[in-house]
Order: sequence, then structure tokens, then C-alpha cells
Amino acid sequence: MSQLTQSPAWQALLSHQQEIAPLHMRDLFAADPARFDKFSLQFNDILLDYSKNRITEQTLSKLFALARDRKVESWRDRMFSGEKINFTESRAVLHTALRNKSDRPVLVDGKDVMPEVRRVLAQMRSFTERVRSGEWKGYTGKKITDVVNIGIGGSDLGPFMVCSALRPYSRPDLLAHFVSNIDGAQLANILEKCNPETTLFIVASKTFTTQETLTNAKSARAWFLKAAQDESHIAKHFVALSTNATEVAKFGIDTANMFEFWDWVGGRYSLWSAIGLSIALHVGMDNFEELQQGAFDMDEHFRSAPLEKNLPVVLGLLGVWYSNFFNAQTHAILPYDQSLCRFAAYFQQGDMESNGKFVDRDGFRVDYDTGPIIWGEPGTNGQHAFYQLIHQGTRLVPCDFIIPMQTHYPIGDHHKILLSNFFAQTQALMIGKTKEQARTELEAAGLSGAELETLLPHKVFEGNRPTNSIMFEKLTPRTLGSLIALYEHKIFVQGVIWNINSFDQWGVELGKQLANAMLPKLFDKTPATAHDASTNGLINHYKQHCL
Ligand SMILES: O=P(O)(O)OC[C@H]1O[C@](O)(CO)[C@@H](O)[C@@H]1O
Repeated sequence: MSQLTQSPAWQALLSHQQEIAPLHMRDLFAADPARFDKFSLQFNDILLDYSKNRITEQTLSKLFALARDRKVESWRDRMFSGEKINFTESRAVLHTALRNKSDRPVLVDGKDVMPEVRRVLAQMRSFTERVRSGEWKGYTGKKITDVVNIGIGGSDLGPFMVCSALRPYSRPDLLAHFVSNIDGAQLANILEKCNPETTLFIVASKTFTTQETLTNAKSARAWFLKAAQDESHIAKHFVALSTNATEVAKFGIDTANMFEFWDWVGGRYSLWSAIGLSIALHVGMDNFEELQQGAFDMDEHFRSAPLEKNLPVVLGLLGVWYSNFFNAQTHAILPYDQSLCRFAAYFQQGDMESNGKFVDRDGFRVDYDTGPIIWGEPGTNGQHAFYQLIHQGTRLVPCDFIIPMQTHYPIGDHHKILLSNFFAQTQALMIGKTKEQARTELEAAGLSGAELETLLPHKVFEGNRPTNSIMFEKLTPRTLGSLIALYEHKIFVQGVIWNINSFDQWGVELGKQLANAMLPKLFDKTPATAHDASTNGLINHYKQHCL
């Protein structure tokens, strides 16, 4: 048994789970009219209601005891202070420094990184203002109308998610597009909409060695040069966001057009850095800084609020409760806001690349589950697709429901309808429908006898399905920043509890290595023999049909 699972705090939760498992939330609500007040927290305009969880006050005190036992507070302070907690890459973890709006220095290897952070922010401001005002011109003297961010993973998902979310703050004459996939279809579809004279390409890659990004960027450059004819025009249409100046120069982008960030920024935590340039272009630098401010607000809360009142800690512990004590395999993120349509996809990387680890910090295989599978779609689309399983399936699917109280798009009574669905779904998942209630309904509908009995079991909802509800005033840049940081820190808390390194991603390497080795063999007919029978068979099937 690992240190974690044999700890008294863990063992206490294991036996407590036996007491909680038979309880139904509808009885817990009936027994305690103050349950909502007890189990909800407010941070700025964000309300977190976690009362529809299979918990009592005792559960929470045991979960907080686990957090203290695992030293969550001290790990948090180590992260903020610039300690190299990403020990497998020997790196500090300082996305929080990128949005540090205080005058506190942040030291890495004894050097304050804040002057450099502010320098790049100023560079971003000056560049975005020139582009947005039309002062920055394309090679034929026209202003930029389209920005194409070429990146993948953390160099794509964050900016894409935020640009979609903050569309109401954007200008219609400066559109942001995103190309990530190596599948040429994506690049082709976007280039179709763009004019080389008025398009700015942002090549976003922390390492500047990522195959997909460099291949897409080379193809974009070829497309551009076909029209522009002269390599000297590239400087007006290609900029780079990277930590790797050498590779940027090798690619042919003038390093004067490079926006730098640093190895202490993890890819999936990088939207706050120069990687956010497409966001700043799309919604303006003031809004980008507001986004950062919102994240900073949440950082301050995470650093200073007692665990019991700390939103990221509460969310993290509830996730541990279901993953490790109820065997929940997945966690759904369900934003009732079309603008957040990429929020779950963004946190698929944020969470699964961070906490999808089977080896703990000491190098041992864990004997407990770590990161859950994250998934989700905006409501109400999800309701008409996969909610059946959440309501009546055999698996426990903890869900986060997220909604703004005010919409940027006040059309008729759409938003009230959306709200009513939001309220109804979490209620239905909690309360369910008993056999007796279902019977009464069927009888009222005129059914009886065998017909009623046949239908009855299918009409029962067990309920007792846990949800968190997150409501806020309106999806502003500042609130969005706080929401993103909330989830980032939740992931951090869980990584600490599970004793894993949430900041490396070695698991993405093997597939890359094998693909690189295979690529040169896909150009001739020589049959593949070096692999297992399945892989040889697949490659040879391709060769027979296409070469
Ligand atoms: O920004 P880069 O270096 O191109 O990397 C892109 C993405 O690739 C990954 O390394 C995973 O393959 C992510 O962690 C990262 O966000």
C-alpha cells in the first residue's frame, strides 16, 4: 500500500464512504434546510454551490484533513515561490507570475522574472495596438483583417477557447482563426477565407519543434509567398511566440518579431503568456489584461483563503472524493453558455495532460486512480445527446454546471429558458424520481395494469447524482480569467493529493517518436516488416492502395 492509501486520513475517508454511500441527497436536503448556505461559496461574482454532492459536514472535514495531511498549502506556496516543483524537467511552475498584478517579485534561480514578464506584456501591447489601429500594414499597404494562430495543444486550445468565449469583446474587422491539426483540411479551410495581403500568421510553439505546427507554418508561408513573391514581405505577416529563439530564426522569422516566454510556463498553462497574443489582437490588450486580472484575483484567493473557504480546494477535494472513493471514472464540464463551447476541450488538456499519471513523485506505481477523464459539451446540446446516461446510466458521472446570469446575446426569452434548464437538470440529477412518483404520473396519464407495470421501471430516476453549480454575473474577461484559474488550481490540488507531478507530459512522447520513425517509410512500396503484425498490416494496406 502506498503512503497515501495507508494514511489515517485516507483510511478515515474509506470507512466514512461506507456510511455515506447508502444516504440519498434528497433526504440530506430534507433534513437540513441550511444545506445550500452551508455548502456554497461566493468569490467576487462567482457563486459555487456544491450542496448537491454526496457529502455531509463530516465528509468535508475528513477531506480537508486529507488536504492538510498531503500538505496542499505548503505545495501551493512552493509553486508560487518559484521552486522547481516540476522536478522531472527541473522547472519552476509559474504561470501565476505571468498574471502577477502585485509588485511582489517572483524569483527563479534567485532572479526576479517580473521585469521580463512586464517587458513582453508591453511588447504585446505595442504590437496589438499597431495592428488593431491599422498602423501595421501588410505588404501591399492594407491593414490586417485576419489573424491565423498556428499552434497545437497548449499553443492552440487556450487562445481558441478564450477567443470564442470573449467574442462579444472582439471587433468584426479583425477575425481570429486557429490551425492546429496536421490534417491539411484545417489549414486549407481557413486559408480559403483569407487574403494574403491582409493576413497575419502567428506561429505559436513553446519548443518550436512541434511537427504539426512547423509543417502548417511552412505550408502557410508557401501559400503567402505564392502571392507575395518576395521573402522580405514575410516580416510583415509572420510573428512567432516561443521560448526558442534559435529555432525561430532557423525557421526564417526575424527574432525581432518574436514574443518570448520561458521554460517555467507549461504549455497547457501558457495562454497568459505571449501565447495569448491572438487573444490580445482579437479583443484588445486591455481585455487581455482584464483576463489576467481575473486569474490574479483567483490566485490571491487560492493563496490566502482557508482551505474550508477556498474554491479550488473544495472543487479539487470533491473530485478526489468521487474518483477515489466512489470509483467515478470521468468528470463532465457542462457550460450553459455557447461562448464556452471550447471550455471542456481546453480542460481536457489542462486536466488530463496534468494528472494522467500512473507513477507518483517517488517513482512508484500508484495504487489509486489519478486524473479522471474530462469531457463535456455546452448545455442544452448535451441534454439531447448524452444526459440520458448521466440520469439513468450505471456509471456515476460527477458534473460541473456553469452558467452566466446575464447573457451578451439577449434574444427574446432564450436566456431564461437556458437558466430553467440549468436549474432543472441539477435538481433532477439530485432528486430523481421514485417508483411511487413514476406510478402516480403514469396513472394520471391513464395507464394501468400490465401496460403500466411494463413501463414503470423505465420511468424511475435513482437521483443522488452529484453536481456542482457555478453561476456568475456575465462572461466578462475578468470573470473568465477567474474561472480558468479556478480549474487550474483545482487540478493542482488534486495532483498534490495524488502525489504526482502535474507539470510534465512524458506520456505524449512515445507516439511522436514512433510516428517520426515511420514517416520516411511511407514514401515507397517496400513492404513494412519491422513492426508487429497489426501495424505492418495497416501500413502495407495503405501502401497497396495508395503508392
Ligand atoms: O507549444 P509546443 O512546444 O509546440 O507544444 C504543443 C503541445 O505539445 C505538447 O507537448 C503535447 O504534445 C503539449 O504539452 C503542448 O502544449
